Amino acid sequence: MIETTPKASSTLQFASAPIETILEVSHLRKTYAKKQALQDVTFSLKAGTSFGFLGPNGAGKSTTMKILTGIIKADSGSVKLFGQELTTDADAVSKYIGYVPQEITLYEKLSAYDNLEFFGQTYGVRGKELKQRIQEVLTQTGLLDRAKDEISTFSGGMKRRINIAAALLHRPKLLILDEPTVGIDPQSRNHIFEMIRELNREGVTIIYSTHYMEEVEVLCDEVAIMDQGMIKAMGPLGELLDRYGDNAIYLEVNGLQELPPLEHVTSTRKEGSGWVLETERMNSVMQHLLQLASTHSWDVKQLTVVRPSLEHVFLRVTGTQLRD
Ligand SMILES: Nc1ncnc2c1ncn2[C@@H]1O[C@H](COP(=O)(O)OP(=O)(O)OP(=O)(O)O)[C@@H](O)[C@H]1O
Repeated sequence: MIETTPKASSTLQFASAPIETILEVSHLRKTYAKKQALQDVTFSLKAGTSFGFLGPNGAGKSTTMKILTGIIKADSGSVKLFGQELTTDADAVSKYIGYVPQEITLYEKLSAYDNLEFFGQTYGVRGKELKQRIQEVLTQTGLLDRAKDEISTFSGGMKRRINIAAALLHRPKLLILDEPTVGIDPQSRNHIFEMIRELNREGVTIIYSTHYMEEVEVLCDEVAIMDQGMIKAMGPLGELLDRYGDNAIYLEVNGLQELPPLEHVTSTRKEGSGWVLETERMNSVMQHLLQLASTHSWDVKQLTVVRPSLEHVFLRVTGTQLRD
């Protein structure tokens, strides 16, 4: 769905004229040599959203993000950021974006502080302001006490946190993170989650790419499911669960070897010591099960409604499991 945006102006004004829709992506296509990475990518984002880009390896997430940040160009289609066409106003727009690429890009032989000083300058932050921002982002990442240490002495997770810090120095309005937790320790991962939540609470719009469902579930309020260079489904997490999640019942009965035939149950599978029954007619199946339990004096251990999961949604939408 494309939403209307305020008229583009040469100066971007956030305080006086809040822009509701900050990103409009229309019909992006991209082919590398013979490989079509993006077939047709269209979506829009409102300010303040925490947006999850969920898809398996090779789905086209990084390609989309690199186009949004102006690193590569699409073959066709358009990107409007903060009301400006990316192709004509890349410099004006890039000031408002922080990008954390998939690969860690830091100078191993420089200290954390010196790395941040270097990246801050490339973003146009200088002097006193830069010094202050370095202190602030190091505090946000929980690595202030390691400021003077060489990056080569940092763990993968700590390097990632510094990489994120580098993208925050110029106070971006939109932070784009490309699979920032791949291969890092749980402590750094939790720290990164907390940072992202805090930034989002402060009003920073987040685009977060991942192939971990649980990250989307805990971090994002909107999700796009991407596969084979296309967005297959998109919307608020709750809506996707309602639209594509299967309604299911979990039943566990002591001593019951086989289920009797049940009307309106579309599929049945064994799980643990019980069964998961999928149905579109939750109430009538529940009633039927309660009747059976009473008539046959079942020793029911569990009879519960199973909440639809993002995993189900992914399977329904793409026809495949999301695999590593
Ligand atoms: N520079 C390149 N040259 C050729 N093919 C590429 C290049 N970059 C990406 N591709 C291919 O384009 C497709 C989309 O890749 P992309 O990196 O955008 O996917 P992704 O969803 O980010 O996956 P990953 O999690 O592995 O990064 C893949 O088939 C990939 O092999």
